[in-house]
Amino acid sequence: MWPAPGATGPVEAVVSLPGSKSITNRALLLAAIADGPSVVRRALRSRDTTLMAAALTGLGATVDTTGEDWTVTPGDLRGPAHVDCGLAGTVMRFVPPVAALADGTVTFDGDPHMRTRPVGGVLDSLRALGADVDDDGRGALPFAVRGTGAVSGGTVLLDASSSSQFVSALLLAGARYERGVDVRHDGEPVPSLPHIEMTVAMVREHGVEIDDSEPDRWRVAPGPVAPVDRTVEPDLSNAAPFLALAAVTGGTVTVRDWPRRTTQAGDALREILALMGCEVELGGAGLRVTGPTALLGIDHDLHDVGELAPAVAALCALATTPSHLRGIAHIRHHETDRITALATELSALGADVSEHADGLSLRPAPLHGGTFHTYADHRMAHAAVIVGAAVPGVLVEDVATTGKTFPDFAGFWSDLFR
Ligand SMILES: O=C(O)C1=C[C@@H](OP(=O)(O)O)[C@@H](O)[C@H](O)C1
Ligand SMILES: C=C(OP(=O)(O)O)C(=O)O
Repeated sequence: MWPAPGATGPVEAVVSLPGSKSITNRALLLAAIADGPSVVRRALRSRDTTLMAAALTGLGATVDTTGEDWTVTPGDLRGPAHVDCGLAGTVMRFVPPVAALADGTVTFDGDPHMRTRPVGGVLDSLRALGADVDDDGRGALPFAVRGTGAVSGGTVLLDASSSSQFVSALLLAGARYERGVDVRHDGEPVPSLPHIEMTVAMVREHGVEIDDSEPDRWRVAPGPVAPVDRTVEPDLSNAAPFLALAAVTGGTVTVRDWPRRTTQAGDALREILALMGCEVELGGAGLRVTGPTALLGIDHDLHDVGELAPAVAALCALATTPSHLRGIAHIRHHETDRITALATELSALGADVSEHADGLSLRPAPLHGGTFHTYADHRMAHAAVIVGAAVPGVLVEDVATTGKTFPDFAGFWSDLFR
């Protein structure tokens, strides 16, 4: 149990945040299937990215992670190998399409909860594209990809309504398939679309031709993947608790190096915090957020930016007017069932919350201290520390779970209260 630091007044801070998980893991994977060595500057060093580096190393790439700038040198993709997915969706969904290109068997497993997160859309698609995949029929870990050194590729129809990562996974490796890939989605709307836009943009930066001009269809032409030297942007979703600190204390927090243009979902924080009454300014120094005297609730659809839901729900629990967060049924498949987990943990601290199939409603209520369980979910810990900044006596269970996407989060966070 970690006592969340409480703010005694408005917090004033300027922070430089670690790199984006989503960009780092895409960069590493694309580099591993490229034609020559790539550099990933300011790579995020965290559990998810270390697992990605280890997975690609196991498949034959050389990933030098000694400095801040990582270099990736592709090698012949081969098994046998074992991939530990931990609790990283990006490892479990993005690596199998690369494993299908390897010569040999690649087995996959992960943390206990990872065996419940969906991956069937990726596995069935790989089968349709000509790969040999063994699982126990549940569409979940553990499974094995029996690569033969090549994948024929072609057309595939899938339902990606439970995770955008199913689509991203096929687009990242698709250029290396003999016929490329033509991916079509059929089902409820795909969540987290900015993450697919990030995939498309990064694949193009590697010189691959990709057509996303039709809704719910993505066509990747077969061809070589060029090496790239890129700098990773700060993780804008992980900026949520820091900007929230300004929002709940009436202080001012600046996040340096906030990109002017980005595909990161976290950029939506600018709009969300403004709707909650914050002053939000993107300038040369970065993104500067000043909290209001009375934080406002919001009625908002988070379908595109579901990974922000835990931090936003914590803010809504502290707001002075009611909130309704909608469009996020898919976050029940994240690191934990985040809708139920947020309803349970915020209620335990006195919040007035109702759970819906696809979201949460929150009404103003006085909060009190207590234990906030985190379910091995980094973003539940972020929700906990946001509440703890404003409410005395919040104890965060397993704050180290933040290491999934942020090195020494607890130390970094505590420093803001000195
Ligand atoms: O592709 C990615 O890097 C991600 C896609 C999203 O997943 P879902 O589509 O499963 O929400 C997001 O929530 C996750 O944190 C990262
Ligand atoms: C959903 C998330 O992660 P993952 O990449 O494991 O899906 C997240 O970071 O909020």
